Parts: sequence; structure tokens; C-alpha cells
Amino acid sequence: ASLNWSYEGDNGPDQWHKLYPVANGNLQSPIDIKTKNVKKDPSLGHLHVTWNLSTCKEIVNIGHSFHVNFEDKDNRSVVTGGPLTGNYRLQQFHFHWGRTDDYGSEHTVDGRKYASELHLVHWNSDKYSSFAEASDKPDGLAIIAVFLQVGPPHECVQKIVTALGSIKTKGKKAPFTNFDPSTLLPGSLDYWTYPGSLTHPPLLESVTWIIYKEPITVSSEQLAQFRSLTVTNHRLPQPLKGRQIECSYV
Ligand SMILES: OSc1ccc(O)cc1O
Ligand SMILES: [Zn+2]
Repeated sequence: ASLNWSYEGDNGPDQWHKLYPVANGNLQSPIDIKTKNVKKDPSLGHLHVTWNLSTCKEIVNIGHSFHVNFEDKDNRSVVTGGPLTGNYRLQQFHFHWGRTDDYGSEHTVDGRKYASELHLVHWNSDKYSSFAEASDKPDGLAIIAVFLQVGPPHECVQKIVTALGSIKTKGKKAPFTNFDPSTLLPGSLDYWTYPGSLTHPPLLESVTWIIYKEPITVSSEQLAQFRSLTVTNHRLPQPLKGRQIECSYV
């Protein structure tokens, strides 16, 4: 089935509200993080990430992006702690990027655009029985975001880039196993967190966003390989509508 939305042209982001009225909601993502307005919260502790590489399953071309999917039938790969209550199970990760290295991230920091942004998508497996059930609940989802800046190539991102060669057309999938997503995390564990939404339709306002402050580095050539699947797939920052961004005490 073809999607009724896209990132460019007649069905682009400015039109999404016609089919998805929540696009003009009060908890939309991404946002610009104005660091002077962030509130340090002593109660915000470390995030505890336990991802088991045995749960990594496949890589899939979904047209406007690619997903690395994980087996999420048990709690082998979960995140907990920080702003979260209970266990959130890893379902998939994906990236967002732009036409050039000058932009492509979805969140921005004091107006700064990064070249790309990684999203590790988790759902609340203590309260709900699937991603689908959790996806429209206020405490349903937790997405960990990592910024990507341009520099030397990233060894582990290279494994993903190599796998893209076997999923060149929409709908194609290939086995992608024993990949440890924690190799994509930055050195510093400091993060920002705020309540938001999915960043493309259905744009559901069910996400606790956890955004690492420190970026990781990938090469321009690695980003060019992302673009070989689709040229751009990022939404621009949305109105904050009075939300408070908090930062960890880490
Ligand atoms: O871009 S984050 C994101 C994650 C999962 C999803 O189903 C939709 C999304 O937009
Ligand atoms: Zn995303």
C-alpha cells in the first residue's frame, strides 16, 4: 500500500495536518532545544540500557527510510531509568537525514542542525502488549535520539551502510543479526528529555524523548549511502507550546 504522505511535494510535511490533524497538536516533535531554557532535574538519574545483540533480526527498506528491526517478544533488550517508569522494549532503530551534510537532523540545538539523527524506538512492555497498543498512549513509547556529525567514518555504522546494498528497493528486507546498538551511543551519557510525538504520520503524541547531548561522528560517504535509498526524510522543528525540556544530572 502506498503512503498518503511524503517528505516533499503535495503530501509534504506542511500538508500532513489534513489527514493527521494532530500534526498541529501541543506535543509535536521534533523541537529546537534552547539550552538556556533547559531545567536541570536532580531526580533525573542515569538511563539504563540493556540491549542484547541476540534480538537484532533484519534490515528493511520502508521507502521513506530503512529500519533495523529487533525481536520484541520478551524483555531481552530494554531501556529503563532516567525519566522512564518501568521497562521499555527495543523494537527498531532508524535514521533521519537531509540532501546535504549541512542539515538532516530532526531536533536542533540552539538552531544548530546536525547532518543526521538516530532514533532507537522502544515501547512500554510493563503496561502494554505490543508497539501498536502502546503507540497511542501518553506513556507508550520512549525514543532515544543520537545526533550524527560529519567527520571520520564510524566503524559500526559501516556495517549498516554495507547492508543497505542488499535492500535497494522499497519492501526489500535482509537478515541483519548480532548487531549491538550500544556501539552507536556517544561517550557522554548526558541527555535532554521532553514529552513529544512520532515525527512522521501518524504523529502520535505518545513519546518520551531522550536525546543525548554528545553527537557521534560518521563520514560524508556514509551519509551519501543513506541518501542512495531516499534523498531526505526529516521533519522541521515544531512549536514547543509551553513544554519544559529537562536535562540529566549525569
Ligand atoms: O521518527 S520517529 C518514529 C518512530 C516510529 C514510528 O512508527 C514513527 C516515527 O515517526
Ligand atoms: Zn525517527
